[in-house]
Amino acid sequence: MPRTSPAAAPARIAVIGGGAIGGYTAALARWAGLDVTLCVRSPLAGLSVESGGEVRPAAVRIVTDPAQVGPVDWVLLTTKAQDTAGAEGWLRRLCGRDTAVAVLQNGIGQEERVAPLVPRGTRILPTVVYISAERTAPGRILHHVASELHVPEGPLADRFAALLDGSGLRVHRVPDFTTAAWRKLFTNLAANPVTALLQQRIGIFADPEMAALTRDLLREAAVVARAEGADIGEADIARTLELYATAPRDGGSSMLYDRMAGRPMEHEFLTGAVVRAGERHGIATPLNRMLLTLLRAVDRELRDGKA
Ligand SMILES: NC(=O)C1=CN([C@@H]2O[C@H](COP(=O)(O)OP(=O)(O)OC[C@H]3O[C@@H](n4cnc5c(N)ncnc54)[C@H](OP(=O)(O)O)[C@@H]3O)[C@@H](O)[C@H]2O)C=CC1
Ligand SMILES: CC(C)(CO)C(=O)C(=O)O
Repeated sequence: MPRTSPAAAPARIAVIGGGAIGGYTAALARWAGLDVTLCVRSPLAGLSVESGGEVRPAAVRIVTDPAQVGPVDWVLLTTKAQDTAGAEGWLRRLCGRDTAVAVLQNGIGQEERVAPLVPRGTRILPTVVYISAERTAPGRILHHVASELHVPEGPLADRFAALLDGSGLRVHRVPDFTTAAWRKLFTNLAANPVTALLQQRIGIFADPEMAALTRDLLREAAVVARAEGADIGEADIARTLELYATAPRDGGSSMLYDRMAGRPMEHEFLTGAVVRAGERHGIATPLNRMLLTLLRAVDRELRDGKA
């Protein structure tokens, strides 16, 4: 009689953070048949995702205490950058000898932020996120558009792509990750500060004056990006303007959602990263610096519970 081998156990994934990106990626991974644990800070009764007008629940395991978890195959870290260190308790429990950690955060320096928080030798995959999603209530995610992740090419990227194959999350392996990370940062440098400061949605970029301001902001940042080794030029600026012009008008930005919910914002890791890199290279960034000053003022109020 032929012997049938038992089906391989699904890969074990832990997603840290049950917000927009964590909730969306956890749901897609679960629907693709992976064993998903969602590690959250604030308790959640469940997880569901609305996309294209359809709401679908995702049966993930939800845990609130690092003591409830052990080593997994993959960790997807999806906290805001300013909350990275706060996730150390989870990372220490979830990382075993063979665990890899994908850091799904905007900005640059994802790997450097996480390296001190995981056991020495843990493989870290910095991940650029092209997804627009919004947490509309605890455990309720509204997917606006796009489902792409960009990672530096290599064996770890191959494993990540194989893990998510068939999930609907498309993994692009890129040869020049520095450029990929700055290219994504460019999409955030106007959208996130402007929507958060004005408390308006992406449709605001249809205004030609707003498009002109975006161009000036990005030209300033492009000088810094090139000094940092990124291959960024006018084509990237045009691409960003095109992205804003074609994005769903009622979409927002992760920084707008934080402001609306009274949460601390991620400005130091986006606009702040450009201003600080500019300082290191002796490059003036007056427009980005002005936005940073305004964002810091709003963030102070948010932290005091007033904005
Ligand atoms: N939303 C978007 O469209 C996009 C976001 N990004 C980037 O992705 C990253 C995640 O953003 P987003 O999902 O929007 O952010 P959210 O604020 O929606 O989600 C972040 C989640 O992390 C949780 N968290 C924070 N600290 C911990 C901790 N110690 N343990 C467990 N959970 C924790 C928060 O918990 P709590 O519920 O308690 O606040 C929150 O649920 C950011 O870097 C963002 O810039 C990139 C592309 C698009
Ligand atoms: C604005 C967006 C969706 C990319 O343009 C983003 O990355 C964010 O919301 O932080």
